[in-house]
Amino acid sequence: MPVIVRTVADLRAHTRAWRAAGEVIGVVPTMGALHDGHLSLARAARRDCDRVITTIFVNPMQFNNPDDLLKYPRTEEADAALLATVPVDLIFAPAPEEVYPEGFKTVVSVAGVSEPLEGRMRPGHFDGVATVVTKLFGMTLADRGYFGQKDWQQLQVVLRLVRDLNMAVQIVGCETIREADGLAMSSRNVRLTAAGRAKAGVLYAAITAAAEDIRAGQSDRMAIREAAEAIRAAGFERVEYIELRDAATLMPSDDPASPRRMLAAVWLDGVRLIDNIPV
Ligand SMILES: Nc1ncnc2c1ncn2[C@@H]1O[C@H](COP(=O)(O)OP(=O)(O)OP(=O)(O)O)[C@@H](O)[C@H]1O
Ligand SMILES: CC(C)(CO)[C@@H](O)C(=O)[O-]
Ligand code: BAL
Repeated sequence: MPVIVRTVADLRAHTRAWRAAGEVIGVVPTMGALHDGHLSLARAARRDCDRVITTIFVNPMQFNNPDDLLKYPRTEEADAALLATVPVDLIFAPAPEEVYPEGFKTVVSVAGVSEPLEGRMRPGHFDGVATVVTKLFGMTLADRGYFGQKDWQQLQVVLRLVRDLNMAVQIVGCETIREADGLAMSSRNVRLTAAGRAKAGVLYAAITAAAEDIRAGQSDRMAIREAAEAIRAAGFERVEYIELRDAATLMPSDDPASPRRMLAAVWLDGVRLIDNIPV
C-alpha cells in the first residue's frame, strides 16, 4: 500500500529526500472517489516520473454550493487500494485545517480563462482551484502535474497559472476516460439513478454529432441547437450551456482555422454533468 501522509511536514520529509536523490516527482491532484479516469492520470505519471504522489483533498474553497460539498463522495480506503495497483508512492490526504490553517488569507485568481462557462456558473470555483493547486505544487515540490481533459477549462486555468507565475511544474493534460456508452467518468456519476445512468450517454453522443455536423459544414448555432434538443428530448432536466470556444482562452470563437473546443454542462437526476470535445 502507498504510504498515506496527512501533514505538510511529513510530506516534505519524503519529497526533500527524493529531490536530494535527483528523482523526478509527479503529482496527480484529486478529490478522491477514484475511478479509471484518475487512475489513467496516475499511470501516466508512473510512466514518466521516478516518484508519484496522488493528493486526495475535497477542497472546500472551490465549492460554490455547500450541498455539493456535503454530498461529495468520500471513499479513502477504496481509493488507497486502487492507487496501490498503479502503484503510486505516496498519498497526501490532508485535513482542511492543514491546508487552510487559521489566518490563511491568500487567494490566487487567474483572470480571463477562469471567467466564462464554469467560472460564471460556479462563482469563485476557479479561485479555489488555482489557490489549492498552487499550494499543492508548493507542498509536494512536484516537477510534473497531471490533469484530465474532462475538466478542460480547469486544465487551461492551470496552464495559464503555471506560465504566469513561472512555476517550475510541467503540466500534462490527459485524455478523457469514458464509460462504454461515452459518458465521461466522474465521481459525481454515482449520484445518478439507474434510469438517469441509462440516458447519460446521450450527452457525449449529442456533442459528438454536433462537432461532426460542424466539420461537415453545418452552422455552429444550428448544430448546437440540435444537440441541446436531443439532450432535452432524452429527459435531461436542463442544458446549462453548450458552447463552441477557443480551446486555450475559452473565449467565443467562430474561426474554424484555430483549435476550438465544444464544452457542455447539463443536469440529469439533479446531478450536474460536464463534458467537452475538440471540434
Ligand atoms: N473521466 C476522466 N478522464 C480523465 N481524467 C479525469 C476524468 N475524470 C476526472 N479526471 C481528472 O482527475 C482529476 C481529479 O478530478 P476530480 O477528483 O474532480 O474527479 P472527477 O471525477 O472529475 O470528479 P467530479 O467531476 O465529480 O468533481 C482532474 O484533473 C480531472 O480532470
Ligand atoms: C484539481 C483539483 C484536485 C483541485 O482541487 C480538483 O479541481 C479536481 O479534482 O479536478
Ligand atoms: N472536477 C473538477 C472539480 C470540481 O468539480 O469541483
